[in-house]
Amino acid sequence: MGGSSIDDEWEFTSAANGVRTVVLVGRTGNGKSATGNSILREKAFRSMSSSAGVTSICELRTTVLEDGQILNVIDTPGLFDFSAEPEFIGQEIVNCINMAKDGIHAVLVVLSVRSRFSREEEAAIESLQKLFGSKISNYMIVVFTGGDDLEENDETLDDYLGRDCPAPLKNILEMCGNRRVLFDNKTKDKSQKAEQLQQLLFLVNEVVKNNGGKPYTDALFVELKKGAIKLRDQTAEVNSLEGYSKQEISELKEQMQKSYEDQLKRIAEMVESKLKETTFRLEQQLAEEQAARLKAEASAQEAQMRSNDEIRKLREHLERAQRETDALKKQAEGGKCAIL
Ligand SMILES: Nc1nc2c(ncn2[C@@H]2O[C@H](COP(=O)(O)OP(=O)(O)OP(=O)(O)O)[C@@H](O)[C@H]2O)c(=O)[nH]1
Repeated sequence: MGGSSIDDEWEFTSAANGVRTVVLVGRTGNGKSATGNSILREKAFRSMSSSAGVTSICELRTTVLEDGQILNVIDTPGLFDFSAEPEFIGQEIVNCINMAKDGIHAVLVVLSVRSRFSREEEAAIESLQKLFGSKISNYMIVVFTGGDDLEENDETLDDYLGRDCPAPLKNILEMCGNRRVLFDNKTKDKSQKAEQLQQLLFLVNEVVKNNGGKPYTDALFVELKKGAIKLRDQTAEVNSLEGYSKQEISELKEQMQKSYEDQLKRIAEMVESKLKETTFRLEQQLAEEQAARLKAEASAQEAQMRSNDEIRKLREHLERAQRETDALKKQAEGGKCAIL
């Protein structure tokens, strides 16, 4: 390694082999796997309609694009769905980072025009930022799935966003430089398939350019990379040892592997505790917002009941007044008859 730092090595690997890595994130069922398949131009990830998550672990597939660019696509389970266990998520985030050995060139945040952008979804993106730092937004591209649904209603993505864009979604789009693309993962039209993929790859290129070709990395990546490099170097050293029995060499290798796995476990625990902290705060926030909403609903209901009550009283009052007027009229008519 000489005097080179981990960062140098990263830049070297990325620039030297030209491989790019994109990661699909988003709520379960938003169409991450289907979008991954559209990018890979084959059914590599399992994608289907199910209320429970279909993708249970991070998976990586590689494709060679038309221009010869090698692209790694990582599909993830709903890493920031609040229903998942932090232990599992911590482990999967470490797996995902470990798969993206040379860093992440773009994070594809998959949303669906077929379901409303929820508060939970907003919180999930907040939690992604809290875990990876705000600079992750420089790598984010929003992919809206369900292009066919919009087409059916003769709508464009701009129409959809203009008509139905909640403020938090606007903020997210702004935060990631308005990089967004619409995908129809159901289309059989070859030119539509090619065009939407071109649009996405154009945005990925933009992200790479804006970030000076440097993939996203942070302390977690550095730690993992260090561990992997150490294991690789130690393995090479052990392989070149002389005068040791096969048994001794295999024991040494086992020890090294174990210490690498321990390191992975430690990092997973670190992610898990950071995530628990973030999730706890976000859950508290969501619970407070929910309580405030319920309170507002209850007072609106109370006000409605009060006004119903007042209307009823007013109606009774008017009816009573009408009855009294009628009785007076009758009396007056009776009096008139008597006089006549
Ligand atoms: N109509 C339509 N359906 C889509 C589109 N993209 C995905 N779907 C459907 O949405 C459902 C969920 O898609 P997935 O790709 O499995 O979603 P996911 O986000 O990977 O979900 P998990 O793997 O469970 O985390 C499937 O039935 C897909 O066929 C799209 O562009 N249009």
